[in-house]
Amino acid sequence: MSESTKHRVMEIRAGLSHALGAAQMALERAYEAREAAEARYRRIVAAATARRRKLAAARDERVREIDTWHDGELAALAGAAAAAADRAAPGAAGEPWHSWDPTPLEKAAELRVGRLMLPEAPVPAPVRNERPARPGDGEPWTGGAWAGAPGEVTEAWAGPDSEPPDVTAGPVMDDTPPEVPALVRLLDHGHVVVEGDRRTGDDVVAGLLLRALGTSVPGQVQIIGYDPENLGGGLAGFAPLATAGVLAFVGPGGLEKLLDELVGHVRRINETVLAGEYTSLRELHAVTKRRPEPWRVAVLLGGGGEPSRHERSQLDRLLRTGAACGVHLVIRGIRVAPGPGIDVIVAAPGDDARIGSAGALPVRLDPGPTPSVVTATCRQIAEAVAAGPAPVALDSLLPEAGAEWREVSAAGLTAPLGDSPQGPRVMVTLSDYPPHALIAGPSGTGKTNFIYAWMGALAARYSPDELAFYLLDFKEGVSFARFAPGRRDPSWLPHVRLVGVNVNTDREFGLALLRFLSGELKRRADAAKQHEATNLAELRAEDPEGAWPRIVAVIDEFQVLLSGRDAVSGEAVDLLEDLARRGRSQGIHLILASQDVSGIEALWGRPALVAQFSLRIALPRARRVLPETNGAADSLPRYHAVVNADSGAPEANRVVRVPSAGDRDQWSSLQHRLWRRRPPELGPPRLFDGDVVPRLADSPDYRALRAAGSQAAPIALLGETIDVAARSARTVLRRAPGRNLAVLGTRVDEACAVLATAGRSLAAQFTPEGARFSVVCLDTDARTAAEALHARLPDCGWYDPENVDWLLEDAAAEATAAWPADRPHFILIYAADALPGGKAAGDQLRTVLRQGPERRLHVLGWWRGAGLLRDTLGGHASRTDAIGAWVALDVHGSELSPFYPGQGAPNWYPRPWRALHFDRSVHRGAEVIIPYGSS
Ligand SMILES: Nc1ncnc2c1ncn2[C@@H]1O[C@H](COP(=O)(O)OP(=O)(O)OP(=O)(O)O)[C@@H](O)[C@H]1O
Repeated sequence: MSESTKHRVMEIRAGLSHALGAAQMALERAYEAREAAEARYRRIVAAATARRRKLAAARDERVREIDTWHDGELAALAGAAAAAADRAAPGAAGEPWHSWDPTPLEKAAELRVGRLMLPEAPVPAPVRNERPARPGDGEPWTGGAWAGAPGEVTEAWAGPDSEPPDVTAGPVMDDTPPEVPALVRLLDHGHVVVEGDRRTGDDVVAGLLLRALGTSVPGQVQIIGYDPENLGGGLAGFAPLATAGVLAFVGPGGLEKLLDELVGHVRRINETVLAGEYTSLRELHAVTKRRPEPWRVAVLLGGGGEPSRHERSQLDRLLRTGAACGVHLVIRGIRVAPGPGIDVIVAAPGDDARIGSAGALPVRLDPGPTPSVVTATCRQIAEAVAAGPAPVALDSLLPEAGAEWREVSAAGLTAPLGDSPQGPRVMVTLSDYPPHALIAGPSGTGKTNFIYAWMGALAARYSPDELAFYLLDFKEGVSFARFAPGRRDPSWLPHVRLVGVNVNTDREFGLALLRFLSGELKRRADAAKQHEATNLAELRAEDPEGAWPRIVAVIDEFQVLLSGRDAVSGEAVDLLEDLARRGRSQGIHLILASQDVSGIEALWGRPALVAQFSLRIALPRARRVLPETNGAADSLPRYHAVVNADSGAPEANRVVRVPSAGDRDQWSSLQHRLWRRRPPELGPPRLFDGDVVPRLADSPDYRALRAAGSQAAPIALLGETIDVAARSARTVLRRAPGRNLAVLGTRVDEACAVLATAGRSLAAQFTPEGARFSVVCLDTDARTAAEALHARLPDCGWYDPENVDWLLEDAAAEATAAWPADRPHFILIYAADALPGGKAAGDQLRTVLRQGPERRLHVLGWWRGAGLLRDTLGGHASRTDAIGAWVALDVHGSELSPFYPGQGAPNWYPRPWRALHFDRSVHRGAEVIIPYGSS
């Protein structure tokens, strides 16, 4: 082999070995790389596994958190929904039947029909202090683990714009999630259509009606049933309401008429009640707090065939417009297209029912109320309705506190009397027209209350400078006494100038009031003439400084004054007629009230008098005060009145619901308020109480007596006159023939009271020595009283049957003496008819009676009969002019005619603690007086 060949072989070998070495190295490196790659792969796999585990843990934690949050959120929402439902359906609107009771509410509520079936919430999480985080809240996921340690709630609730509900409070954390009631809106909102299962639907209708009735004031929900299939059987449990007029049924053919009527109501309410001022009764109520119309709920149960076209269109009208006017429909079995304000209930047993307002949420309907609950409630409501509406408070008639006495009475007196059933207040004016009012109502219908309410409304608006009351009550009892100061309450109504109570036997007091008003009328007429004014408004304008309040004279049970056919009623009617005719323009208004004006002959015999009373007020079942053609009073509910300012013309009727003014607390708070505002110079009214015996010490005339000069003619007071002013009856014992006083009758106490009054009042006019008194007691029954008087009189001699002859002898001598009498001598004789001493004594007494007065010797004697006095004076044919004044007690008028010159017998029937006084020197006729009591 050639060297070159060898060399080449060697070169090739060396090349191969080099290549092999390189290949081995490359292989090794490849092995190394593979190992490294495998190691990396293993690391990556391990890392991925770890990350997945971590992620799964984070996810589980987050899911747990979401569950917890969802649970809390659901519970909170359910709680909030339940609370909202409670607010929307409080009391009887939402209470379950087992604990249900009627609870009238302020405003219409939503009514519960069942409960919403909310999605099942997981078992509530344990109580925690923080709010669970919402998913998506907190740190965003960065592709790695959730920020914060796994299992830890890192974030408090941070809702963007709402406060979180407190999940730890209230029912939320209760074990049982709160029940969310399913509610529908009926009253003041809309209509309810019930579809689906029939029996369940019946229960729904019964429940709805009962809840509507139970949440409103009895009578405010009226139900009209149309049940052609069962003829009312579907509403049988509600039957007790029918007796009170709260439930009515229409027959199978009556749907059209019913719908027409309801449409009529809607139209009327829109026109006259809402009258463009309000869009709905709900709004009217919200603004005025009044609900002048009831809710009318028509329950239309199908089965009468498809409604006619007319019925259908009326139905549609009501569905559209009824709710605003309180006309609501509850419909079952009649097809109705859905629309706004119509809540559809698809009735089904179990949890499958639906109500429109709950959307897709299933509803479990409540079972119906038990028949016993329905009947008991309906009975209760019927009784309450029959008993009449609850009284309205007097405050509703009054202006705001602090806004009193702002009105001016120049043109008239205007005040509200209450609300009309349609809503607006009924205002009544006394002015030139109508000037006077006639009120009638059988006993117990609220006539007196009406007068109180009217007086309260007037007194709160007009100050005592603008209005004065004169009040007279002929009823037994003291109903007007509250206006005068009493023992328990010293306040009085500042406008009241006179109160006469218990005057049923003292008709003279009524006459006195009319006479007084007549005098006032004359005074006003004279002033008007002087100022060339034709009515009060003009007089007040011409004489702004003058005191010309409008006068309102109220005479309750005035028929007592006019009923007797005697001089009192004759004069009273004359005065009334004059006052009624002329008082209108002089601001003197008469309010006459009576149980039954139909019996007052004196009134109906004088149509001109009646015509002046153009304001007529009739309480329920009042007769004759409205004309025969006007029967409005017959159907009046309790505590209502018809007010008619046009002499009873039916078109002028206004019905008013009268507030209760009888409540003493309410009245006295008004009276005290006004009393505290009274002008300081305004004193209390004169209170004449026929049941109270007056006291001489209280007599203004007695208190005014002073010891005068010895030449002044002494005045003997005798008793209180029945008069507007508390005057004392008097007789002046001048130095003139006949100036003696005789007290006639058998009643010892009253005779002694008159003599005591005369003696004490005479003594008050003299210094102790200025006059001489002699008390002669000839009747042991009168001894105590005579001794009491004797003890009170200065320089007073005491005589009895033993020594009266001395006195008479002296007195007869004194009466006939020629020397001038230096001081008066008053001889007070108790039982003068029992004078001992026979003819001689009789002659002496006669001498004293006839001649004594001219010599200032006056006899004030008590004879126990008019005939006995006649005997003293000399018998049947004798003259009686020695007795110039007398006071008759239990003596009949006819017996007094000899002492009643020229006028026949006075009209007098004895009555307890009253006397008839006549003084021939001043009186035209006799006057009734009340002896002062012994104090
Ligand atoms: N509007 C009213 N609201 C509440 N209660 C009233 C109302 N009117 C009258 N009453 C009550 O009815 C009863 C009778 O009322 P009131 O005395 O006014 O009747 P009257 O017609 O004057 O009866 P009488 O002539 O027998 O006195 C009283 O207890 C009174 O409180």
